[in-house]
Amino acid sequence: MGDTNIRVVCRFRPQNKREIAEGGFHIVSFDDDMTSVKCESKEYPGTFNFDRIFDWGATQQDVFEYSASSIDIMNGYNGTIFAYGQTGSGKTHTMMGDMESNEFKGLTPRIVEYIFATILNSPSNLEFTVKVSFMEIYMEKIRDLLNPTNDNLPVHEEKGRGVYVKGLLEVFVGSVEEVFEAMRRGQSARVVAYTNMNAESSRSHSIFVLQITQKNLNDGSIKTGKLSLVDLAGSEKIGKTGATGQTLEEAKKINKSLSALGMVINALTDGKSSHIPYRDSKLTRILQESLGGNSRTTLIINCSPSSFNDTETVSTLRFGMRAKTIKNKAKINAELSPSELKALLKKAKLEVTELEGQVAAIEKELSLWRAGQTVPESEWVKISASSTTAAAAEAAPAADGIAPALLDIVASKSVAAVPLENDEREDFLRRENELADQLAEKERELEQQKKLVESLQEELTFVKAREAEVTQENKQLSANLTEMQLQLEKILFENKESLITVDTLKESKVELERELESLKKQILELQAAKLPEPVDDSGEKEKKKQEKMAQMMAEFDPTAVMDDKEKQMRETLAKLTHMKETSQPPTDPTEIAAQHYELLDVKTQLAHQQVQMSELSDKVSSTASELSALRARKEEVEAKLAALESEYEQLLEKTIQEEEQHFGGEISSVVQDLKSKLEVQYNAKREAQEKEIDELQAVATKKDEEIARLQRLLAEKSKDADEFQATIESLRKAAAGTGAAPADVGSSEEIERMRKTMAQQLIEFDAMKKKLMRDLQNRCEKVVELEISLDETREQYNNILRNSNSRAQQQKMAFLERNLEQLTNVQKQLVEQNATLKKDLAVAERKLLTRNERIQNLETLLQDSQAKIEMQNQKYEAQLSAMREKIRQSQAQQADWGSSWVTSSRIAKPLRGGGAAHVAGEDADESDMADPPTTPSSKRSSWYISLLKK
Ligand SMILES: Nc1ncnc2c1ncn2[C@@H]1O[C@H](COP(=O)(O)OP(=O)(O)OP(=O)(O)O)[C@@H](O)[C@H]1O
Repeated sequence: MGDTNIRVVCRFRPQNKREIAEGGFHIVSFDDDMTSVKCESKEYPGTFNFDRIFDWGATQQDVFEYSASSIDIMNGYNGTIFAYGQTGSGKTHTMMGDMESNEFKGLTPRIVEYIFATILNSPSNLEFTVKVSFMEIYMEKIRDLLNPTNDNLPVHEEKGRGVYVKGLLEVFVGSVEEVFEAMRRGQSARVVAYTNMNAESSRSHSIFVLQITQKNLNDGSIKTGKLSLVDLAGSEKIGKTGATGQTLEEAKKINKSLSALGMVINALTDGKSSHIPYRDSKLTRILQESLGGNSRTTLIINCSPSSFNDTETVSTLRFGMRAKTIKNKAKINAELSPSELKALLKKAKLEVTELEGQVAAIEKELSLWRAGQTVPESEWVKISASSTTAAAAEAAPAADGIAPALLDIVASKSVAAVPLENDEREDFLRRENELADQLAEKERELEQQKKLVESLQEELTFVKAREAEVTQENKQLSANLTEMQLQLEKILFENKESLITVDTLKESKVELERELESLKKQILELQAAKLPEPVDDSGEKEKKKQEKMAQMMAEFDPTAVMDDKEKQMRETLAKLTHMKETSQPPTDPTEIAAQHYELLDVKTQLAHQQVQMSELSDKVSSTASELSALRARKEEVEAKLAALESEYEQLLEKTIQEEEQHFGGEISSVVQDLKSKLEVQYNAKREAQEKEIDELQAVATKKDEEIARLQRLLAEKSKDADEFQATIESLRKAAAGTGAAPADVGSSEEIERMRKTMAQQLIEFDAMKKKLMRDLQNRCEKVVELEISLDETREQYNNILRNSNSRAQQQKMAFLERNLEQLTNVQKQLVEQNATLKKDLAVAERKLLTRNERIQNLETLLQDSQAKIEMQNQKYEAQLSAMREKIRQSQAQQADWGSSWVTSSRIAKPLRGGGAAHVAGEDADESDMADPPTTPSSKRSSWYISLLKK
């Protein structure tokens, strides 16, 4: 087994849109056999040689065919394919591509298909077991992409097993489709973050591992090959990605892995380094075997042909050039069959015998040297060290199980100064593994704590934000509430004040009313006290009355008129009597008839007059009754006047006394008030009396008019009587003219009757006249009495005024008036204030009601908003708990999925070569063996696919 250089393949992709947009152009050109590329970079122009170059026109199949040709895992060789290059240079396109597309699927799917096809075409005595694992190194942490909950797996190294990732899920697969499904799962779990360079730029290193164990059923030998397909993170400088913040941190760690890779490559290729720094990063540690170890390795460097990325392209090309010189020592990983082991044993025994002989010769030579003798150089014992080392090295993996890395170290000249014993190495590795476990455990815990802290911080931020919002709202509401409370308090305070003022006013009003009442009483007492002494002037009064009566009766003397009329009537009656005695009744029947008719007329007129007289008599009697009523009323008025005067006097007296006692002060105003009221009362009463007197005068005038009318009636009656007399006279003359006495007895009887009637009427008239006169006299008397009474009243009033006008009284009155005026003003002011306050109170009460309503509304609003806030809080809490529940469920699902995957992946699925599939515990069916490669695997994988698709 000789050393083989790493195969380096260079692939250029076409210019992308951005490069074209930026005015990029091709800076690379190739030689004809596509092994040399000339780069026209501004800064580092040069030519780079590789095993093979693929330009942008190369297909996926082209790349696969060349790259896969070195892969020989079916024969127990380890293989590694790296894809290196800047972001967006086509690493993923090359390694994975579009798995669903026949044309664009990348290396990995094509290799998988190739492997399964090879298995199916292998001899039937070979049984294959295929298992895959998929991991990602991100931020120097290994995450299992097939079981993403394992996100910080430790790297272990053991004697006989070499370097491996502890706890990484290895899934047994039985078909291409199963591998593809695992790849899809792993791809979806990769950490992808955005950068400016590429929208889907991957900043993690992904390693897909296919491990094939081949068992020869004939001799029992086993070969194990492991193929690692590595898609490295972008190799560009940090600045170019535009990564900042956390991504800057990421870039540093990614660069650490890539730097370590570069350092390892440098150490492997410079020929000077005694130490290869595999342990500097997880990536180099895992890929230790692939770089300078037991692996056939292909490095595919992906580049952009554009001038836009010339620096990165040159850097990548240089990397590839350096890596090209790495030498690997690939060997078959085989477990020897018993016969091979026997042969090896025999060989080893021979070597041991040979070595024992050598040791004996050396010891013999040594004893001679120690004894002071010399041994010629030609007799020195020859040590065949190379054969021993080679034999030991060849047997080591199988027989001794020494780790290749350790062998490297042992082989290294500088380290060889203190070689470790096997036990020490084992102990060292064991301790290292333990520490790695502990470290991983601690890191996992740390990660969990970080996540917890992050989630708690998120929650805290959310809660803080919410709290800030709520606090703000609360502040606002509190401010509103405080303002409203202040307003309410202010209103209540104003209301209380108003109520107090109203109460005070009510009290003062009651007090004033009480005082007014007492003052009224005092006035009444004063008036009673000041009632003037009745003056006994009845004689004078009577005399005055008589005079007035005489004057009045003289003005219209009805008796004179009546007397004249009576006289006339009597004369007429006498004439009639005389005519009866002296003259004869008319003899002429016509005359008699005429006289008869005249007499009838006279009789009628007399009857009429009688009626009128009776009417007059009735009117006089009614007038008399009215007069008596007037008199009664007058007396009543007089009584009232007297009472008032008395009241006034009492009040005046009392007021003066009190004024004298309490000169000035409050009582003066009360007195003033009293005086004012008294004066008002007095004026009112006086006006009422004057009105009554005016009414009485009007009644008297009316009566005078009636009397005048009666007089006119009497005059008319008198005139009628004159006419009647004239008629009688004419009758008498007519009788005298004829010279003959009325002969008719009937006529004389008639005349006699007329005479008697007239006499009778005269008597009645006389009586009536007397009666009328009496009535008239009475009426006049009453009128006179009324006039006198009026005069007296006037006199009394004048007396009062005079009394009031006396100097002392005037002073007191002036004082009282002033006080009264002040009192009035004060009272007016109080009344006005009271009215204003009442209005204000009404307004304030209305305002209070309004504000109470407003406060109630605001309180309702506040309650509503609080309820809303509570509801929102509940909503947020519900959302939060729902989110937590979802996270918990997804975690549980992931855990379940992982655990189910773990469980199912533990089941090995051996595949038999020659197209025959063999399921453990089952005999292979003949028909299955004839099936095309995909069919049986599809059948076998149905349970697995359904599991994955769950
Ligand atoms: N040879 C090619 N032919 C055609 N298109 C290509 C080729 N190589 C890459 N691309 C396209 O370029 C884009 C970037 O490629 P890809 O994602 O493989 O880059 P990358 O190096 O893996 O980037 P990253 O480091 O971010 O993962 C993709 O859209 C891909 O289809």
